[in-house]
Amino acid sequence: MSTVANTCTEMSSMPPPRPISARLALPGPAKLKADLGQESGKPSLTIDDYEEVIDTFRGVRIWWCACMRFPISQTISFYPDREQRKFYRITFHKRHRKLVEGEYLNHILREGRDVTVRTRQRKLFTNSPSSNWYGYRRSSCWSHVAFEHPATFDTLAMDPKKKREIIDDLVTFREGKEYYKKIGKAWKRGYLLYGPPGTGKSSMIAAIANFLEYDVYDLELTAVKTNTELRKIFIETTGKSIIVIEDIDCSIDLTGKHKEKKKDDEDKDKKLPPGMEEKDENSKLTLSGVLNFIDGLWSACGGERIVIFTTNHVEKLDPALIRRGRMDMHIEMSYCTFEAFKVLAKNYLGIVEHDLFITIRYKIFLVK
Ligand SMILES: Nc1ncnc2c1ncn2[C@@H]1O[C@H](COP(=O)(O)OP(=O)(O)OP(=O)(O)O)[C@@H](O)[C@H]1O
Repeated sequence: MSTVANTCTEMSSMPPPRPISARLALPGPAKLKADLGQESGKPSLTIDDYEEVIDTFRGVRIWWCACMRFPISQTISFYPDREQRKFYRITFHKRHRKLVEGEYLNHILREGRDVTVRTRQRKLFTNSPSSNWYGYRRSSCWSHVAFEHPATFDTLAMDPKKKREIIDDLVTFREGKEYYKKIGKAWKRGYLLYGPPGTGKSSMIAAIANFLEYDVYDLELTAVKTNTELRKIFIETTGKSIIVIEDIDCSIDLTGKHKEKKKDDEDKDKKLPPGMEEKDENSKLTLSGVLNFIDGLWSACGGERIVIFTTNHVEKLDPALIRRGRMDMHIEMSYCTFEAFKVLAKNYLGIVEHDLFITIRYKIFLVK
């Protein structure tokens, strides 16, 4: 090792190296630490303090060591842990400096972020009424529980062609960072799920969340009183998330009626002193507030957001709310087809083929 350790770099803010893969080697009987990430059931392995592992990148060997530094202090602290400075020391041959400082460190940061996403416990958030936002412990407008819905695209009963289209669309979205940047649009996509009650809209949302490994923010619009509150709620969401408004037609008057309502408001605004109109608009929740929430400036903060509306009555919604570009894909969740029936038979009964399928196909689904 002494012949190789010509260059030494210390990094205090690096993520831990990737979990042990085939390319990482432990010299001698090095110790690893297995942790359950915060609120996560998935264990992750890290190197123990002062232990060493060797990584190989493009044929170059890199030694990693987890180190700790204590500040020289004359005072006695109640919180000694907070004053320790943990960092990773990496060692490599100096002729590889350019490769390590450029490509390798970027690769480690990228992989570190991916591992964090893969191993974290995903969450289901719900918004609390604004009256609860500021207690004696200043709290967020969202509270959460672990998201553990078992639905996947495999268990979702729907026309396989339609299912494929949705999956392809999600994959294109997930890999579209550069594309959205190029065209100058926020990295987000809207889906409208509509159809009769009990046809799988909530199951579809869970399947999308599980497929993309995103968190879910279940936005209860009836608990939001004003456009300003909606903005605050939205700003507190994170990237890689799905923001869901279920039964949007029941949540707020966002139907075609808003035009009459708007006219009433215009009449009312006429009576307001100059400068007060905007204030008045922000003191209630309006269709334009929701439209701003979907495609306003703040929708660009952070990346990768999906907005999903569900409704049983698509015809009641204002066309402005669901026009393409806002709700990019309109997905009808309708009554069971024969293909969807086969998925349910497989899920519930484990039956893939059966003699009765022909009769069922003919008598129930009226397909010859
Ligand atoms: N297409 C489907 N694929 C798989 N399961 C389904 C499907 N449709 C309904 N189900 C099952 O029926 C139940 C109700 O489905 P779900 O809650 O997803 O429907 P929904 O359209 O969201 O209903 P609502 O409009 O009443 O909220 C769930 O237990 C779900 O597993």
